[in-house]
Amino acid sequence: MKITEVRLRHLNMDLVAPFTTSFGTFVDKEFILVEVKNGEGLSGWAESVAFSAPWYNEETIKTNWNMLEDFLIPVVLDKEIEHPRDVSDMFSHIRKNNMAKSAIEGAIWDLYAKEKNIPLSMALGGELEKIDVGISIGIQKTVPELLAKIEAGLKDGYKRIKMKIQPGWDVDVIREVRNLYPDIPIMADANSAYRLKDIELLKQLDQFDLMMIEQPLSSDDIVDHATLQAEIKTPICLDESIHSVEDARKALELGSCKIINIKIGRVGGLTEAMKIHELCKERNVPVWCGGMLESGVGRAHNIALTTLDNFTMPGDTAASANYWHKDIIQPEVTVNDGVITVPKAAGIGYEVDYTAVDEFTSYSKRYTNK
Ligand SMILES: O=C(O)CCC(=O)c1ccccc1C(=O)O
Ligand SMILES: [Mg+2]
Repeated sequence: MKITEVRLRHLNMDLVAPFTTSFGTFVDKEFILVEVKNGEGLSGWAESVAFSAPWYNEETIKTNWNMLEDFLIPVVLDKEIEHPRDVSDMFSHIRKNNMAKSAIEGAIWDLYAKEKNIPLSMALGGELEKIDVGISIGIQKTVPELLAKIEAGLKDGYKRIKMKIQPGWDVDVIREVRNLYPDIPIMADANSAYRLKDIELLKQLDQFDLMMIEQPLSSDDIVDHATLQAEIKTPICLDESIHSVEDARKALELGSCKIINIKIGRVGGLTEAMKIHELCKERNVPVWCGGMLESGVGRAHNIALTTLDNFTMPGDTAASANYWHKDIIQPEVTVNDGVITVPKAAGIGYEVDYTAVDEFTSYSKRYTNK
């Protein structure tokens, strides 16, 4: 296959409600949408999950645009690409910048699947036709507001409730949730808000029968997480700390976690995400697909990846309407009783709505060699 043109667009979409994590609050979402064209009328799509500021990792919209424009697009434009799984190797001389790499790699996977006229899930070797999803609920101003969100999530049928925690919004809050809902599957995500010195507090979480605690310690740590995991019963799930299959191997060998949250952008693309899935499968370690408040395009990639068989735990890919007044795909992603039916159309399986894309685009640029 050959990419004859790349188009980058900068979009900004308002969230239906603010989303607060231990590192900050989102009221809207700025992101880069990548379109790759093959010169024969087909387009492949993906989005960069980098945020506007380096809160979650070191990447930003601007660093991603720069990496794409100056380094990544020139590597793939007008080159003969035998298979999208080769793209991550083509980028291997460029260090890190995983979200930027993933954005263009994902668009090439979509284009490949469209050229073959098969769903992206099938191109990845995924077989599940329905996937289970949960919902991630941000830090709220008051406990009653949190309880109302949980109630709504349960009513919508989500398969598990994830609540964000941070110092001052943890043990006492989870206790209230547990008292009201003794049996529901719940988990907590700290986004690196604690340190090993907080171990006594973290040990108290064991009493709540959480499915897991996600990324309690530093975003670059796998050593202290191993110490913590040896001291608590609740499984640790790593998110921020895992950037590659090598990181995953090391974390599992150290005992730093028992579950891995796979985010395509964080690990540099679908090919690396599949390698982590495979490693975890060999070692009987469950994985699930994380989310980055994606538009429908990123959501579609997450759905396709989740059809691989070791995604045995519900992911964070909630319905479009959980995030957006209007999404940029048709149809939007819908969830029934906590289940998404995987689309069967070619590529990402949803049509990109150009009118909606235009509405949210603030600037764009075309790249060709002509
Ligand atoms: O619903 C989603 O897309 C995931 C929400 C979420 O938990 C999250 C949102 C923004 C940044 C980081 C995270 C995370 O998983 O840590
Ligand atoms: Mg997380």
